[in-house]
Amino acid sequence: MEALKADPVLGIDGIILKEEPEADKLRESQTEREMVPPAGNSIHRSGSRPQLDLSKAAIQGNFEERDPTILLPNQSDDISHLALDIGGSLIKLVYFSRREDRSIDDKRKKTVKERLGISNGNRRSYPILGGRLHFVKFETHKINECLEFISSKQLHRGGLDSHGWQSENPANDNVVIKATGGGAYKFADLFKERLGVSLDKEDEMDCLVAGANFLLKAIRHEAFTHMEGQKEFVQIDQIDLFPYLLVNVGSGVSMIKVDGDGKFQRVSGTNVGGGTYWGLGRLLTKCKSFDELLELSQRGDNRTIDMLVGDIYGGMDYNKIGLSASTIASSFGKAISENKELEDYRPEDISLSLLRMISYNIGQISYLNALRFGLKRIFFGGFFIRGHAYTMDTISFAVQFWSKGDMQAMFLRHEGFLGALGAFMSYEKHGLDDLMVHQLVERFPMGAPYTGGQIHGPPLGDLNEKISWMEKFVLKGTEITAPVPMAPPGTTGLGGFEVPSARGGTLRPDASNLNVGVLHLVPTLEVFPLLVDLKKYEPNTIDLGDHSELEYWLTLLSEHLSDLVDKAVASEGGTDDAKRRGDAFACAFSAHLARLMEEPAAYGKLGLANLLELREECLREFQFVDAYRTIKQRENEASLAVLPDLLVELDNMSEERRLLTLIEGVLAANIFDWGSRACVDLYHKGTIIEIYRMSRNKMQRPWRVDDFDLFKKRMLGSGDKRPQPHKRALLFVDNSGADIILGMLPLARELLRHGTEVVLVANSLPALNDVTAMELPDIVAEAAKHCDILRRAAEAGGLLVDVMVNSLDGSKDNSPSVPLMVVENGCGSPCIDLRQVSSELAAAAKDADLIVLEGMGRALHTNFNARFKCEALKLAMVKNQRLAEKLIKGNIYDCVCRYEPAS
Ligand SMILES: Nc1ncnc2c1ncn2[C@@H]1O[C@H](COP(=O)(O)OP(=O)(O)O)[C@@H](O)[C@H]1O
Ligand SMILES: CC(C)(COP(=O)(O)O)[C@@H](O)C(=O)NCCC(=O)O
Ligand SMILES: [Mn+2]
Repeated sequence: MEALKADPVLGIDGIILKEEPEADKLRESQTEREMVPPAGNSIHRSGSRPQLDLSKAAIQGNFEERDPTILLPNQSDDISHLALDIGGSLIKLVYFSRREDRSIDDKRKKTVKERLGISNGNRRSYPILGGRLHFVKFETHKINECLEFISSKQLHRGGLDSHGWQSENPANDNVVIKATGGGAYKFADLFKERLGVSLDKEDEMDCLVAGANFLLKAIRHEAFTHMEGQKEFVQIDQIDLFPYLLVNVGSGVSMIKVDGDGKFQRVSGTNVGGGTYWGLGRLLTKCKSFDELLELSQRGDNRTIDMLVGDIYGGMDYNKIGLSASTIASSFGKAISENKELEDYRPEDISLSLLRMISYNIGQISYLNALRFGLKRIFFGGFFIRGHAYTMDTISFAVQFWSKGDMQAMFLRHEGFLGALGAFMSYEKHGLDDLMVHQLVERFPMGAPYTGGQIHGPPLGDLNEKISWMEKFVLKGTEITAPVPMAPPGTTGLGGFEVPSARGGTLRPDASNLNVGVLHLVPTLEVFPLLVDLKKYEPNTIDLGDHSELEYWLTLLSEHLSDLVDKAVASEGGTDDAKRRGDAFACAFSAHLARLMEEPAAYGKLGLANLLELREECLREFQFVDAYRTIKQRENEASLAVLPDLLVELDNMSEERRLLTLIEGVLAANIFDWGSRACVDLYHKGTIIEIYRMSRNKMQRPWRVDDFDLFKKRMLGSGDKRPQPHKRALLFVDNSGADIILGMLPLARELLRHGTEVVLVANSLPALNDVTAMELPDIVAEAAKHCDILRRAAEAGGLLVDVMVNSLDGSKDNSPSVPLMVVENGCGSPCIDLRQVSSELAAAAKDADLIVLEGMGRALHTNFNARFKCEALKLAMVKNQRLAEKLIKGNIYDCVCRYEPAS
């Protein structure tokens, strides 16, 4: 790229990327046109109860609308709604919290909506569904804890009235709460007395089925198999869901044949269930808790107490009927022939023997019932399962053994919450059952690795309390602050009847809750309509199921952490508050990493995109709004300063040469990536100019993946024939600074010049140094000051509504331009899962015939293998050696230019 070698673009010499702790200064210099909203760096310390603040309430939008949205600008607390399942052993709570949408006045949005023809007409405005579903449980005999929890969170204040959700209303003493399970009858008076609420009883079976159907339809990877220590998530095809057998293993066991929504029959059950294991186990072992009993089983040897085939047959197999010597012939049978008392048996052995007895029995009866009705699939729920590997393996083995492999046992991540969820669904008009998979996002909050997302006692009302919790955890030294070495994947030897399989390590306290996060309901999310085959779409390129791969990425993220904390703290002015939050963030994120190192599938199917998003979510949880804000700003300024010279150079080139230079420019500028360890090391060693030079030098073609000639042919044609320009291009942009300003904007400009409408697709929320949709209009406005093409297109796209720009080239050309627009993608991550994008992006995609995915996160980690209905250009510099070797058999700083015609 000679033109750029000794030219004004390189005049950026001297701008050093090494950061100095001058965040305060920079913050002060932020102008009114600040590109990011101010950080919430003051910690709200009020311990007050949630209150509905109606002051300054205003109707948003059209007053004539039947159900206009009412904005409550001063309402910050959650409004919650609750449903209960009060069982013989445990009380399960599902509650919904809704934060009022404090939408920001985004001038870009209105025009884009008009342009793209997005109206609110097709979106229901009532009831407003956006919010979060939380899952919590308590032991039934500790019902007081449960009542306190409800009361401290004021969950009983939000019920349902005849018009749908009723807002929190302390004066309303006639709140009705949906409840199922026997306790809904037994404890009705207690709830009335203590909380002043009436329990509206829902049928238990109805609820179990409604809960299971909802989960299986709406949650991706809700179901999984568990065989010989291996968990495998199963994507159930909705049209192929029914019929199935639902086995709910609570205190007792219910077996329900499910044929459809609300169509079911309880076909069997057994009184030998979770209550039997816990009750009998407690008597026999003197254990104080269920978990203690389960943990004992992990160190047990049931041969000391169970009568095996070999015990009867003098150590021989009973081959004729296919039973080996180690098969259990009679659970606890050995106890009859030995002259021993209870004290003579190890509690560990008793617990294991009991667990195997009950699990096999349930597996076998389930199989028989599935056989009765010709059902192939059996889903097991209920808290007896407790996400416990050995219990699941045992049940799975029984089903497989008796059915000779014909049937499969499956388990549910929300195992014990089916009834409570069903009760919640029985509220009318909340619209939960209309929700689709892509409208649900599961997140694991800070407490998840420590307490299973469950913190009893006073709720964590504000950030300060959250931080205090983190500090307490650290003080107690209960958790690891860096990932621990990983145990090899569970192996189970022979499995099944002969040798107990996956026993697991130490049981984490209440691990059953660890696997359930908070479900965010986001009705505005949609599937990206240009995906060829949604069923085959897998956003993640790298399979983290591979043990060494997972270890590599978890370790890398852990090593990045201290650097990130420094940035985050500096971005908030380096105050003591910020430092405290930074430490808490580091603890929380490390704990997540450690947890995932121990149990990779703890949070569902794990991909690299999830890990990178988890980091951003964790930052946001501790109110780090934009950790890279100062860096982004500095790089934007530096890049904008050299843009005019770059544009002049580009304009002096032939069309063919320019196209190549533009693509090279995108690839080279993608090096400015603060998420890559190698790049950050680089920035500490040099200036932009040196890095640019190095990057440019690497640009020699052929690139490691190089479809440029194909793309050029599509753009410019061959011979005299000029191809039809693209109608609309979606440019998924990546980083701030050079990446967007010297890379993607000039490419956008070229497309505009060809007569192609351009939509810049950017993050909704900050992630690393990625540019956000909110920041783009200002960047484009700055760039437009130097370029007529951009100016006219940005005006046409509604991006320059209040910016006056004089015609730069003096041309009187006022002919209408194709528009340049900006849409948000719906994410706050360096990667993008195209199954869940903003409705704005989905609308913009409808007329697009070219998409350009830029950067490692969006074009390599995710979507590298994605197939699109339109043409796709995937551009990225690989800034990680391992990925380069694995993905493109190349080296760090190699480039990818993959062009794919419409599939
Ligand atoms: N922390 C716990 N305390 C008591 N029992 C537990 C716990 N975790 C799991 N269990 C098991 O779960 C069973 C209860 O399961 P659940 O689905 O809640 O049924 P129920 O509605 O009958 O209470 C208990 O009998 C016990 O076997
Ligand atoms: C987070 C990123 C995907 C961002 O890359 P980008 O999309 O900005 O090109 C990338 O920096 C990354 O994979 N980083 C982790 C690997 C490493 O430090 O090498
Ligand atoms: Mn990026």
